[in-house]
Amino acid sequence: MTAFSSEPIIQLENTDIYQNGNKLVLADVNFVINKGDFVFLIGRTGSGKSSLLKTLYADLWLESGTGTVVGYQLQKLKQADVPFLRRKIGIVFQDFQLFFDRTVEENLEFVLRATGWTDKATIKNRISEVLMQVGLGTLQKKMPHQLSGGEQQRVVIARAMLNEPQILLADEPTGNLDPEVGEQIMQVFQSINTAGTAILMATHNYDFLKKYPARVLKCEAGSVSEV
Ligand SMILES: Nc1ncnc2c1ncn2[C@@H]1O[C@H](COP(=O)(O)OP(=O)(O)OP(=O)(O)O)[C@@H](O)[C@H]1O
Repeated sequence: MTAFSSEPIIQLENTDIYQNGNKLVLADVNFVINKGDFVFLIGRTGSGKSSLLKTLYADLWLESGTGTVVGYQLQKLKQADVPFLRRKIGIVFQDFQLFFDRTVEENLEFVLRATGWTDKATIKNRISEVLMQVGLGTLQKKMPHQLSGGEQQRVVIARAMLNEPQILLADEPTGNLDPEVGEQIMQVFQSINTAGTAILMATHNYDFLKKYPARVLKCEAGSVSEV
């Protein structure tokens, strides 16, 4: 193992997480996620899972303590840094929907162009690669409404992988899917993780915890602990 492989991708120390700048949701949060880790984030509704994830991608500002995410120090972060931080993490969230008036390919191309890609052939290749990675090799020309819920979620995962993130943050990525389809999505995350990308996944699905043993962080009573 090289020294680099144990380099933290996420490190929170004595971090307090607030909503609206004044509602303390989680106090004194401390954990590290290293390259290639798979970590489940569990806890009841309202326990702070989404608030924690939002802090990591700078949708909520870090107000106290220190946090490092893909090399950025959250306590020193400026608004102008946010897009660059987000380029290095992949986000799979309910509120990051696909554009329904664009094909799968156009949805993915939009993100690549917005993040500085210009060469048509390189863009085409990268889109093919990420769609293969999520098991959707042939759906480039489809509109999102022509896809099943599970297929749409795969496109969202493919989109999150476009810029080769060091970590994927996923908030209930199987929440709206049938159990069988949710299981397939879980397997997509597993294969992405095996290929080297760390995953932090909030879930209510305790079957996954049994079936896919991994680290578990639990939000409970205003704090986060490793289970
Ligand atoms: N925009 C907001 N403004 C104020 N308070 C909020 C806001 N969003 C969430 N909260 C509050 O922060 C706390 C944590 O909510 P959060 O959404 O992080 O929990 P969660 O564990 O992700 O829940 P769920 O499993 O339902 O998604 C709750 O008390 C919630 O009411």
